[in-house]
Amino acid sequence: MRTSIATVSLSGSLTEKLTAASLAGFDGVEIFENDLLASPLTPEEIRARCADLGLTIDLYQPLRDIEALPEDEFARALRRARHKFELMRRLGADTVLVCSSVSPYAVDDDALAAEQLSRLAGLAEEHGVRVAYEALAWGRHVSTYDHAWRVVEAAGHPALGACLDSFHILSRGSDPKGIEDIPGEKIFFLQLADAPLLAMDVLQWSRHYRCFPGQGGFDVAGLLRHVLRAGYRGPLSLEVFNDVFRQSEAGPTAVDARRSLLTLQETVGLATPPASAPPTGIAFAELVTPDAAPVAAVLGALGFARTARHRGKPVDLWQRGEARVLVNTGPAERRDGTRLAAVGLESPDPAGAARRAEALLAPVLPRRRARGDAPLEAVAAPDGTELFFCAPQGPEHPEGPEGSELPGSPDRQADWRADFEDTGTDAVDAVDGAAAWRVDHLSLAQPWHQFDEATLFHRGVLGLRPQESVDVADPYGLLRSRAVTTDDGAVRIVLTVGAAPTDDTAHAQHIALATDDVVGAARRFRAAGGALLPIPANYYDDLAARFEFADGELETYRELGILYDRDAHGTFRHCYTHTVGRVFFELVQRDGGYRGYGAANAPVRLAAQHAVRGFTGG
Ligand SMILES: O=C(O)c1ccc(O)c(O)c1
Ligand SMILES: [Mg+2]
Repeated sequence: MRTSIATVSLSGSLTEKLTAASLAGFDGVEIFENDLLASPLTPEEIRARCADLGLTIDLYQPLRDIEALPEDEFARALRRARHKFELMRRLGADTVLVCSSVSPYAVDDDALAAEQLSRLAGLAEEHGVRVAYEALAWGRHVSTYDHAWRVVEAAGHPALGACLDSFHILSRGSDPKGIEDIPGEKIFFLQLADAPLLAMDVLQWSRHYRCFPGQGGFDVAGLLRHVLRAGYRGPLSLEVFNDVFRQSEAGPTAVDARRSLLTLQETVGLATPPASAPPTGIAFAELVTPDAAPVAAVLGALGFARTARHRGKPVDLWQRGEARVLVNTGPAERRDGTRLAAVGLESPDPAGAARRAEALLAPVLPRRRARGDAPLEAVAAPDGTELFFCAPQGPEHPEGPEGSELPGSPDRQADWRADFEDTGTDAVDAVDGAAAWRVDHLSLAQPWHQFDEATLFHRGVLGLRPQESVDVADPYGLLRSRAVTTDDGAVRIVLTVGAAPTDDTAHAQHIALATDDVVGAARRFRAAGGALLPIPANYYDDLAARFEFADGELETYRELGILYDRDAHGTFRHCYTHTVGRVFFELVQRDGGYRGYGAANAPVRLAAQHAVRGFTGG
């Protein structure tokens, strides 16, 4: 089916919006009247621009306050409409949206509304235009889709049909099943939008908080299924009023929008991007840094060993158990401070995962391998983090996947470890018997305007499942955080965002390392010269009030700065290193199937990081 986007969903001038929509691969646009009024282009020029960009103008919108009016008011409305129909002829647009009246003059009289809409449709027909009537959720007398349809049906005019908008339908709690009672050819247009589930005035909710399907809490796919069953075959069009998107660059927003629509189309069986199983583990986290020494010092104190070096590039592999950190001092990266730049995701099908990502509009990255090396598939996440799809490593695949010794074998493709040469230093797991180390989770700070986009990306492209979004108080702001995970917890990525573009805390990233002995690990880290984030005594007084501990347990936590949490499944103990550049490490111990990330402790941790020099990122 054709895809379309309302210009109101994108920022910028009309031409910027059209260009962004075209580049993202949309087939058409809804032109929002204000965008046209503010454009220096004539309607003919807009029409030509759209044609050049391969876009049809699927809808002109909106006409307002037309129906159920006293006759003199209606005559004025018709006069306005005639102007707009002439404009639409110049634009080459054949469908106009009329939203249900909010006029104080409108009367509660469906027969009058039907009669006037029928007259409007007659005038439209003379201009080759069709009228799509939409119930605004806050319409004065018509506020539900089924009511709007009754009026359209009563009018009985061939140039009058219904426009369905998922926001208005789902925000009112209407049952979308009734859509199937509308003949498909009388559904003239379909607008799709999602929204977070908020208890607020529906007009404010609609005008400020809509988001792309899959980013909010509505069952947009369920609604779409009803619309398809009704026989609708027109465009799938996104109409999203959103304060954040208004301030973001149109290009990336349009890509986010198309990805949303592709994912939605896949859900309802209208599109079949290449399928791929979710990742099965974290192969590595890669830090880029201008100076390896401070990173090496922390990793060394954490008990990591530098086990291998890249054959062609200044990249070291540090390893402890199943936790692998690459430290890259490549010249291209020298300008930035230390940051978490790439993640290796173990995938049962690396090439398939990359093809799916590409089909869902993730930028494919230039291959970074030296000549002669097998290619490694990589794409960029919305925040620029490079995601590598890697064949599983580990005890059961010591040399990479089967067949990896055959040169040029496709199975060798994603064997990233083959590019590394052993240093002769073994990982130190055996030394203290703590081989259970692995990456528990990665925390990736998102640009403040890309939070919903990032969630959708990780869900749609990688097949990770978004968990509840949590708000965390920071002394100088508010962080929002949302984990995206595999069901078994083998991959956990925590997406965080600050409240504002200037929020410093939003820039910190961290690698959380799971161990089965956090107390021992913390002690050894400290003995090796590492500094652990000190936590205020008040925190431990509160812990004592909330939980019962064995003798001396709390004192140990207090001494080491270990934080504690408990959920219905188990317990969580965690502590933090100082920060290098933008990156710090967390040591965590999950027991009994604890599912969270210690969110209850995050405000204390953030305040402590602010309070102690050297613990905040720079
Ligand atoms: O908020 C509005 O006014 C408005 C206008 C046109 C629409 O299609 C809509 O859903 C809302
Ligand atoms: Mg609408």
